[in-house]
Amino acid sequence: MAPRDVARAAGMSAGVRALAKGVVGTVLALGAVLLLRTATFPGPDELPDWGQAGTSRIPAQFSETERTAMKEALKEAIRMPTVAFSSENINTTALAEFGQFLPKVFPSMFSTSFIHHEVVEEYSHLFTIRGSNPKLEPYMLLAHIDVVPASEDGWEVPPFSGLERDGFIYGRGTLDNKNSVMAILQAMELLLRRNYVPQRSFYISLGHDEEVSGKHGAQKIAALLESRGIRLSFIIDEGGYIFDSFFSGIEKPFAVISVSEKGGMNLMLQVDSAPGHSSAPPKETSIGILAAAVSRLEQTPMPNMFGDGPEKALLEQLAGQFSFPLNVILTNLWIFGPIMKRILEKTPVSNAMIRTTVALTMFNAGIKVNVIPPTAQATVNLRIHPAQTIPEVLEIIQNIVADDRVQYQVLSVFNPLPMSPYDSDAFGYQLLRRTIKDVFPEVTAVVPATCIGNTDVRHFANISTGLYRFNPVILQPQGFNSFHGLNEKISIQAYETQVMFLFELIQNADVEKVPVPHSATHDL
Ligand SMILES: CCCCCCCC/C=C\CCCCCCCC(=O)N[C@@H](CCCCN)C(=O)O
Ligand SMILES: [Zn+2]
Ligand SMILES: [Zn+2]
Repeated sequence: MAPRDVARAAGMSAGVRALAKGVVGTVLALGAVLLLRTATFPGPDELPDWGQAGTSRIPAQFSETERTAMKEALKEAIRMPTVAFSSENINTTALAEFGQFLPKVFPSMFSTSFIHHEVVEEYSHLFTIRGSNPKLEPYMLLAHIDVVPASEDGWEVPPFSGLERDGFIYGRGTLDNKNSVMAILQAMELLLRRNYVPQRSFYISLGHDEEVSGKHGAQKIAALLESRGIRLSFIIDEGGYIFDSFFSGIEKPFAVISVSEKGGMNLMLQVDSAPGHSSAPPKETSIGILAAAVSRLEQTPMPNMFGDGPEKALLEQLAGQFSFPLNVILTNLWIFGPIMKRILEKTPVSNAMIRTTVALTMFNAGIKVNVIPPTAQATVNLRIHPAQTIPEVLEIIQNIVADDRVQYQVLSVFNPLPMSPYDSDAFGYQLLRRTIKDVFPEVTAVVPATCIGNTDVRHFANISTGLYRFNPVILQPQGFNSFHGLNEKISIQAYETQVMFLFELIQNADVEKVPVPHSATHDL
């Protein structure tokens, strides 16, 4: 997926407003005769306090020396170019160096009696942290060490320099995802140095090939845990963020926890035809036939599945953040659902949330300028909406192409992920929600979503039903554009906040049940 598309969603507000103007007359007219619900949600103060689990809480206060050390450690991590180009081509030298670096910066993680460290498939790392209360089901914090490639072109500083400038650390991996790798270990290291012993056991899993498949890292770790009969209460990975200034109708930042994830398919389409002299071309060549076929795919959107995923809950729970008339529209999707369904199609990110997407990503054909091409091949990358199945999608594709001369080959495929619970009993979701409230008081809504990209947590579906994707980082459109793009950077303050969030979350997990208000699925 192209994360930068999210930034384009900023333009959605204009489209939404234009369409909203069109419906406002209808709203007012209908409002006279219908009793429309308006958004009323509990404020942050209405959330009950944490119950303390019998131990004293360690305050998230870090000394100047610790703060300097944590930012220097992140810079050093960025300087190791742990680039994954493909499953077969990963910078294993940098990954090995990274493995040697970890015990140097996080010595307590490697010398504490209740922590066990394992290297999986040479470059991935699994830490088992044994809690004092075996009755509490363990959980996992997940991140990945590998990064996507970055050339120096267009960067303000070299992408693997880890340079600090104007309060930011620059470099590939500062947001995706060495910030999480380092913040998780950093938070636990700081807790250990304060003699913390968790009550709830947990795992820290650091994969080394997420950007190319996760099959050697996360997938192997998941298989290892499954073979040991381990079940996890919940797992937290990347893939949800705190969005700020993305929509002009919403002034305050809101947190998105992805509770599901689209499936994926790489499908190759091929047309073969007889080669020959280009001076006497046939009416159609393999290139022309295939180009027409993929053009039909591009022009014919897959069905709009709005209402069958968490998108509806997302909008309903965001309603209170908008002003009139959007707040009324979003609170009354029972009547305005069909209009929203169309509005959401207007921008790439919201469109990706409501349907299976088809991206034409590769096209290969032709062998010489004056030879009729014997073969044309195109590869399309599909992201499958959780309400659809792989066979359904394949059938729709074939019906759209509607040409027997086109052959299909599924190069790789996986199902959409099931929806993880986000009700008041969902421990992992409520733990995140509560910790967001504690650490980001400016965030007034926490909403569920489908992750439109793929993450390593999908490999763990056999050992947990609570798969959540959330990074405690506030992203503005420019920051989102830098994922896999130019000038990826994190402010030192944002990184410290991420460490603080994990420091709090690990301690918050030491309860049997997270206290939640009645309207637990609504905003804070
Ligand atoms: C009305 C407000 C709506 C805001 C909703 C935003 C929803 C945001 C959901 C997800 C954010 C995107 C997070 C993307 C993480 C993607 C990580 C990634 O790039 N993964 C790769 C994995 C490649 C593995 C090899 N096949 C990918 O997806 O391509
Ligand atoms: Zn990532
Ligand atoms: Zn990535």
